[in-house]
Amino acid sequence: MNDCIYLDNNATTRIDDEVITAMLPYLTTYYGNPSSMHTFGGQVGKAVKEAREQVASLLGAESSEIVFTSCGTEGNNAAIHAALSAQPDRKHIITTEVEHPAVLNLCKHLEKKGYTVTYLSVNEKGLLDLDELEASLTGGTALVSTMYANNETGVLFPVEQIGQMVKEYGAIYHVDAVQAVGKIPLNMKDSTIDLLTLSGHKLHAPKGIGVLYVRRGTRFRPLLIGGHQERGRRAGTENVPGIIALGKAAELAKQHLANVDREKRLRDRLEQSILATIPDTVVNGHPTQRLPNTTNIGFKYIEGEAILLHLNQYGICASSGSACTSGSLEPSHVLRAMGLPYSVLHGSIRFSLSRYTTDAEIDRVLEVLPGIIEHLRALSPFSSDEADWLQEQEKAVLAK
Ligand SMILES: Cc1ncc(COP(=O)(O)O)c(C=O)c1O
Ligand code: FES
Repeated sequence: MNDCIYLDNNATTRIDDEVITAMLPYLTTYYGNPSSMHTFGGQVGKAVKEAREQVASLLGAESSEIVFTSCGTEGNNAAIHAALSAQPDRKHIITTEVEHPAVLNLCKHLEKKGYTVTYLSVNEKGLLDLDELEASLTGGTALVSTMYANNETGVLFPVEQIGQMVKEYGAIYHVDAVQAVGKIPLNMKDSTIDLLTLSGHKLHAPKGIGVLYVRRGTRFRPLLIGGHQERGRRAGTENVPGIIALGKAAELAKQHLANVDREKRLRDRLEQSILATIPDTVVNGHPTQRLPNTTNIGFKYIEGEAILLHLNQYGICASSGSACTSGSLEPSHVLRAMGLPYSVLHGSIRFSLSRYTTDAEIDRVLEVLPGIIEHLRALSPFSSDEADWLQEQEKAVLAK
């Protein structure tokens, strides 16, 4: 299955060959501990320093602001923990209804521990209402945590505008940028963001490595307490091969940002052809305030899972919802928060492209997809009338 058409890059990405070449010696020859006094370890420490600079350069940050972690989930947990324990008198958190479970479920857990959490709503395009944010901020707000780009729809939040509002209340601003890094340019130098999370496996590095950016001067308490690694901000012997890999991946991502238009053109062609050739299809999320590689399309009156299984038979990988919640058969919390109708909620598919995606691959999807949808609609018990009826039923249940 190595020759599959991989359009699930928001779930994870292929490791770049150059990244593998860069990391391999650190799994074999250079196995020293970067903290060791001897030259053998010291040379590894030097490579880690270079990787830190590569990541800093992609973010427009200083290398001292880069803390290596094990993944995006750890980065989000560490950021939220850091912000809350540095301000024990503030017990209020603001986040959004469409965050990744790594933030949402942690916030739900914190509610049980005595914190108050505001979950900001989104409109049908997946956008926030900044007036709602303004009305929610108080002097007791410790932290605002929002994503940069949504993993399911690609919708971008106006992080700098949000950050400015957050600063007025003296709160800490954390951004989950796991889906944004490498896809859109970031510059932390002129930013209002205090803490920012990224994950290596979303930008062609391996799984098990991530970064938490910590703005210089930000109040911070580590989540993992132990040794002095990462300047005391994340204890534990470093995942050296992962760090070297992420450094290389960051360097390549920076180069790639100049060519991201190619990916966007392919995404737009896929999206527009689907809308033009398959009836009853809609794009979920804002049409332009969006990542260049992502499209989330609703195929009304059929099940997303059924479409995915059929695509899979042609070796085409896409997804519905996020990989973390698939298998639950619950419709996506993101699309639900957008208030999409029942018929769209259950029949939505995410295609996410990468720099490896080719024109021929998009052609192939466009060749097989109309037939799949026609076939499934012929089998579907939901005529549009019945789907509307179901939606009314669902509303009635929710209202109870
Ligand atoms: C927006 C977002 N945040 C966090 C994560 C979690 O990252 P990781 O898989 O590295 O823990 C993901 C990955 O799916 C994501 O899309
Ligand atoms: S039953 Fe398939 S998504 Fe709802």
